[in-house]
Amino acid sequence: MKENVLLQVHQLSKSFGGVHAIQGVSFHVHAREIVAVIGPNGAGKTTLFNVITGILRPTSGSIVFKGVSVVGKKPFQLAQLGMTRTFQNLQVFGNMTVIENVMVGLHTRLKTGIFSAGFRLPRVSKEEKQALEQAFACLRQVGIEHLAFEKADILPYGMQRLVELARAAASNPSLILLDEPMAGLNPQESNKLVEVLLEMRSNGMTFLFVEHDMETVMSIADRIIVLDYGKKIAEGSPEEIAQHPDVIKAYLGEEEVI
Ligand SMILES: Nc1ncnc2c1ncn2[C@@H]1O[C@H](COP(=O)(O)OP(=O)(O)OP(=O)(O)O)[C@@H](O)[C@H]1O
Repeated sequence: MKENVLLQVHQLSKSFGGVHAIQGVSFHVHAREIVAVIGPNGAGKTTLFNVITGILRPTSGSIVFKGVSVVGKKPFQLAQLGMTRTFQNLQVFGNMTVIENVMVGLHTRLKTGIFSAGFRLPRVSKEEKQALEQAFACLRQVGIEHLAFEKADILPYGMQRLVELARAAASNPSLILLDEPMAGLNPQESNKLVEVLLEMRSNGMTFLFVEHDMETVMSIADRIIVLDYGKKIAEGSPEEIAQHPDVIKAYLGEEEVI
């Protein structure tokens, strides 16, 4: 395995009864890459994510993360190893403040419970103080430090996405998987998120993401993996994928529209 390969997926398959949701999919992700997974509805993208992140067990195949076989590991164990994810639907705790949401993501790094002191700020323990500082650093990374003490559910959708991303970053991951990060965002919000993801990458983060928004995929992915009916039908740079005949046929309705 090449030294900077972070994630190696080999011959991965997952069936639900007679439905072969993913079949013999292999690919890798290098450190500091942004890799997109695309494909028509039902192609197997969500299943692939759920298998990689330990929500589903594969029917066969291997997943190696940082040189460790992770098949059968639970999401919290993967988080401890440095792999975390966001979901298609927002997973923000609306009745909590932004900073509290981010501190939830810190639990894999802390020895004690983060809410034990109930945020009695002047008297918080050293570890809790450090946790607060780390949470602020995560908010700073996504540019919403000024919203730390706002209730999450009063924020616009795009800001809530950033809260989610800050929480993912709080577990100090090496790899973040994003499931349709642009879904529901307006163009300004999408642009902001793209900016944040590129900034995080330039600071060393690696991303694997599923996305329907082709403009985003084409603008930020270093490499694109295309699934169709559970199989990988193509892999390459945005330029290669835009011209790939099988992709155009399967994914774009036989017309070059990228
Ligand atoms: N729990 C399940 N039980 C049975 N079949 C499933 C299950 N989850 C997914 N499938 C099937 O597996 C196939 C792949 O579904 P999946 O949701 O992974 O596709 P997708 O590419 O994420 O689609 P979309 O773009 O619509 O989200 C589909 O045929 C789907 O119906």
